[in-house]
Amino acid sequence: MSVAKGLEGVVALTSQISSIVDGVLTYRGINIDELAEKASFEEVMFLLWNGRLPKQDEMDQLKEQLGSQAQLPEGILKHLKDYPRDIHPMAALRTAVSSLAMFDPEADDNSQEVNRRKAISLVAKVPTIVAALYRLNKGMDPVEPKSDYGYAKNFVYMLHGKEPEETEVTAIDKALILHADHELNASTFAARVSTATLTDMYSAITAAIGTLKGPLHGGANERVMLMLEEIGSLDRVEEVIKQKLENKEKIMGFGHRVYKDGDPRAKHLREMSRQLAELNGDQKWYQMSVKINELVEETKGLKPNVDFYSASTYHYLGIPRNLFTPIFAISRMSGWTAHVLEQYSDNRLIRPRAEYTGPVNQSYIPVENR
Ligand SMILES: CC(=O)SCCNC(=O)CCNC(=O)[C@H](O)C(C)(C)COP(=O)(O)OP(=O)(O)OC[C@H]1O[C@@H](n2cnc3c(N)ncnc32)[C@H](O)[C@@H]1OP(=O)(O)O
Ligand SMILES: O=C([O-])CC(=O)C(=O)O
Repeated sequence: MSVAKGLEGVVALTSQISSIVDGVLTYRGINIDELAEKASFEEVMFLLWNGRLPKQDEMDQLKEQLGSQAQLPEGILKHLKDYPRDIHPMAALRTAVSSLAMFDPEADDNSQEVNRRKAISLVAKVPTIVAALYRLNKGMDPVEPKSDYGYAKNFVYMLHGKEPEETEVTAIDKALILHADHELNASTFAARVSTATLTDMYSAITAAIGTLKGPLHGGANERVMLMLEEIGSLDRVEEVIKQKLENKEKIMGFGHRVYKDGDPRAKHLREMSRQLAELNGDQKWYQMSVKINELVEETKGLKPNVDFYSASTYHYLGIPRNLFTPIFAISRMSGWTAHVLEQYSDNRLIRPRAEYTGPVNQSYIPVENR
């Protein structure tokens, strides 16, 4: 047996959802550069689930379903209120999504029809959960979703409890599009491994959320902001980054298993960060990010991934650091659920092998002789 550590280069399954070929990312064959400029996140979720863009009546129906299903069951709201206030929102989100299964009488029905309903319900509810957790942790009451607001607008509204600015909504919508799916990333793989046992969608999504939380994956965006805050000013960037590299520390938001010539999503987030810096009259976080980018690229040849400029972008939007990864989860819920549906539609148990490297020919020793 030969081992590809971290499954590098291993093609584990076929998928028709998203592809990365020669550094170009597409959702259902459409370049994300085009989707980021022209589409709405609702169109993208329909595209991921159905393999084509929605017609106007399908869009209207999806928006209506998202609006009407954004409300949380009373029991979930009660759970959220009972969680300890100092736990990370990703831990709380993982637990809340797992709990949703207990409020769905069809949780274990794995038919395509019911799973499609669950996918819409999960995507509709996750922003309500994240916004409620944020407000409860700040000692404020959760804000009810508005059924006539678009998806991104509703999220921003539920976070701050006031009519959002158009720029905030546009920026969040674009960030959601850019994070929606990414071939066989670690959290999507976790969801598919889980699904392949024919367990329920809630179990698969719970596994995915727990996997996204890690700092080598979605959790990196929060660590990027932490690093920016630690550095604190433009004139300290060089000293701190050089020191980190000398200590062989990883610089969060750089490198990628698949992209070696750069992540195509990063340029969009960099431009969003630049525009928001200008709009806010506060260049500090953008300029620090650009300087880090130049240094890491020059010294290590590493390019920023999707997590790097999303940190300063979200910061300029007034979003606290510990919500960065939950926002990633809100977006990726569309991709995860699409992959769960695809896995069920042509399933085989995912069960690779391990090469055993432990001791052999050992005997049992009675406890008194050990
Ligand atoms: C949404 C996402 O999940 S995007 C990724 C988010 N994660 C991060 O930003 C965390 C920082 N980046 C990393 O840890 C890695 O680049 C990963 C996890 C993304 C990819 O990991 P792998 O493909 O396993 O690459 P690996 O960690 O083996 O790195 C290869 C070499 O580049 C170096 N390297 C990779 N990323 C970085 C980094 N961010 N900073 C410094 N050095 C790095 C490694 O130290 C290693 O060097 P070596 O060969 O001298 O030991
Ligand atoms: O694909 C990966 O390994 C990680 C990533 O960029 C993502 O999930 O968006």
